[in-house]
Amino acid sequence: MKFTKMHGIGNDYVYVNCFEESVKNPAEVSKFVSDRHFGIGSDGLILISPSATADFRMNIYNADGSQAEMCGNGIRCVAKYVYDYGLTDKTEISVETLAGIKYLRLQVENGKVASVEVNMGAPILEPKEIPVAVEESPVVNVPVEVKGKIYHMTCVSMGNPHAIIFMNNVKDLDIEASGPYFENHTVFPKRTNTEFVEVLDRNTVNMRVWERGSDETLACGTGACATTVACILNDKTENEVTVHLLGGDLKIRWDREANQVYMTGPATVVFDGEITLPDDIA
Ligand SMILES: N[C@@H](CCC[C@H](N)C(=O)O)C(=O)O
Repeated sequence: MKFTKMHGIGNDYVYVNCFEESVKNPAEVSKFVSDRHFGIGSDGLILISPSATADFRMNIYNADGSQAEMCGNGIRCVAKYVYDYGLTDKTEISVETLAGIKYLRLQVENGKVASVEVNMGAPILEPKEIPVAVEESPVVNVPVEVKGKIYHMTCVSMGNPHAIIFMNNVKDLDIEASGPYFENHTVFPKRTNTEFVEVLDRNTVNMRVWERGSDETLACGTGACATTVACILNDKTENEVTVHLLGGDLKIRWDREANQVYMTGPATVVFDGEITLPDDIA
């Protein structure tokens, strides 16, 4: 299987061009390639395919093989892939995802995509649609008990579920001690991604993320968007926020009038490769 390893501020995936390759068992292939000791090493697998309704289609699988609806860092890398590898010469493209069609603007420097602005669509705040099993709607600053401790969560879906927890210092957070318990809490019927957020000022936050299906990652694009929406709903920031993540920065803007969230950030190719898959998953 030919592949390209790419990352968006350290959130790394193995990308497969399904115009040329076919991946019969993506869940198992994702688990295999994501392994950082016995595989290629990644936060998951992303397939780029033809679409009947948009320019391209993207399917994302987490490192544990589960399929997610959407990936913010991944979709910027898809844009870079299709432009830099000659699948399109357009600088405005649409990409079909399980969270709907997303519209992207590519910023090209010296013939290659340097950064991408993505219209991530409208945030979903209805608890049943996120989904989160609480009565309050929207789910803003709602108490939840995790491992005997009460946290206050704000829940937002960007097509995939996010729970945002505000705290004073994310650098020293022992994320492994609470992340898996949020992820698998019974209040989240489809599990959740959890963002731990420290507000620095009205336009800047620090964020760490425990991702559903991939543990702690260096960045999460949908998570940065959900975090910005949560900051605004809690009146902690203005509508434009720079989100500092372990792997770099994303610029997020919630256009309240149009109710659309925009994300801007880089996309990077690490290397191209070819791997022989074990017979039982090939
Ligand atoms: N890292 C991604 C999100 C990937 C999917 C997520 N783990 C989920 O299961 O919803 C991003 O950049 O958005």
